[in-house]
Amino acid sequence: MDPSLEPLTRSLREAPIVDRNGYEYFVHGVTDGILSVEPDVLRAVADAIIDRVDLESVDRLVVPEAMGIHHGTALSLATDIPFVVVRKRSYGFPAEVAIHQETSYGEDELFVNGVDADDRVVIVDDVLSSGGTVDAVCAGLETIGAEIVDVVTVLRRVDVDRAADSRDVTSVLDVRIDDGEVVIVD
Ligand SMILES: O=P(O)(O)OC[C@H]1O[C@H](OP(=O)(O)OP(=O)(O)O)[C@H](O)[C@@H]1O
Ligand SMILES: Nc1ncnc2[nH]cnc12
Repeated sequence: MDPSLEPLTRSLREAPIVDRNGYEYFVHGVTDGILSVEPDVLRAVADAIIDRVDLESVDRLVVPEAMGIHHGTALSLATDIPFVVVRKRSYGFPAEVAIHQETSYGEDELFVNGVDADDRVVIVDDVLSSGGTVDAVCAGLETIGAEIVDVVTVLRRVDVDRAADSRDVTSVLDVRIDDGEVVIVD
């Protein structure tokens, strides 16, 4: 394990777990913006993404609102690659693409703006759970005609079922919840 990820792994093991409609949901700065977002963790996450993903000739990072935003920001500052946020509100622009997001515990409408056909993009989000969010964003980007170079999430849950055709991702850490605690999977 990369020693710079130690503050992330330590704090994940201490993360409180809450119940969201029967779904075990951990609460951590990287995934929720609370209880605190630590600068050393944000930097280590951005560095780990740079190690794992080929960002050469990527035009744009695409980050779903809300919890992709701080990781997209840190990565953008470290790489000078601009980013766009997939918003939960419509702006009514002619080229806007609406997508329907279903997560493990809820659903929403998302709206893609600011991505052009043939843009080479990397999607950045905090966590992969059911894969519903990533799959919806990929579908929206395919409608636009963008090239999805990679999809990266800080955490990938290995204890949640995903559809057989769900897009796999590059992750910084794989995790599961066991006996009320987050466990890091090597
Ligand atoms: O793999 P999935 O089951 O789709 O779950 C992952 C998504 O769930 C969370 O977003 P959510 O829309 O709940 O809210 P937030 O980012 O606004 O907190 C998270 O930020 C991911 O985008
Ligand atoms: N904060 C979180 N904890 C656990 N599972 C999640 N899925 C999406 N967000 C999550």
